[in-house]
Amino acid sequence: MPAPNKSGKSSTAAVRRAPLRLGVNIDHVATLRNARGGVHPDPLRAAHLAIEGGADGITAHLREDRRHISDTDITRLKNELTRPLNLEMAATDEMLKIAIRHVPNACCLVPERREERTTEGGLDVRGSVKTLKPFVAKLQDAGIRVSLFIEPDIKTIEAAAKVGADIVELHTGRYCNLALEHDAAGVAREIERHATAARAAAAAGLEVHAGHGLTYNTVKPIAEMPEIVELNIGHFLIGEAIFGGLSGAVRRMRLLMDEARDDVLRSGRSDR
Ligand SMILES: CC(=O)[C@@H](O)[C@H](O)COP(=O)(O)O
Ligand SMILES: NCC(=O)COP(=O)(O)O
Repeated sequence: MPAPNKSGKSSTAAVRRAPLRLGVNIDHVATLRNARGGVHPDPLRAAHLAIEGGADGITAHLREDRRHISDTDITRLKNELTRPLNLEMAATDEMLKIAIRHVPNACCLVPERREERTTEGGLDVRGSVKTLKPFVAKLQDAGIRVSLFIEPDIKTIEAAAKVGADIVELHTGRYCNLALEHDAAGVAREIERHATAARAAAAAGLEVHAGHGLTYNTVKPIAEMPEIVELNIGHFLIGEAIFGGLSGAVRRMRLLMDEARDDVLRSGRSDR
């Protein structure tokens, strides 16, 4: 008897569907909280609501400038979450100490510049192999899985494997920006670039995630890529939560991801 899927209906697809987890990034709940310097809205309450809506994990980015998520948020998330915590951070000694203190399920190393509005590009893995390799090993020695947030680029994937990362997270920002500009040719090019990179990363033995800028309108082509096992989505969901609640927004995103996967199964593309 096929296992029931999220909607409770039995589905053959639910049995054969390649797993696709949803990590909800709660950074911008903290952005709103920090606007008044108080305690409301509480990122931890948002995390619980996201999990109630179907999130498989929570992502939080502890930035060097603490513009949103704080050290206390990380402590509370680690102590109280009922799902894995994915700590996004820069590859610095300060963040290494914090990560080893908390031992999140995973750390995702991201590039950071204080002047940036949000993460602009992927980590320069190729130019940092010598420093990243021992940094990655120290996190792994502490029992933390290590993800590298990268552009969907073959040479960067090769470098990620060289430094011993467990996971690569493909930066979907350029794809999402092109979709916002209704640049159909650019979108098609980016989808192909991500699909090629996902296949190469999986072939290199890396776990493949993707994220940044994903919305209801852009998630499907990425979710259809069977090598991708986790999507990290935040800003859009927190925005949607303002209008209809966070659990509902997460539930809808989860449904779109499952539908995308089922479409792939129905078309037979899942074993490409
Ligand atoms: C790495 C990434 O794409 C996001 O998870 C990151 O957190 C973006 O930074 P802000 O959340 O500060 O926009
Ligand atoms: N790593 C991507 C992430 O966690 C969420 O990015 P966004 O959806 O907030 O742009």
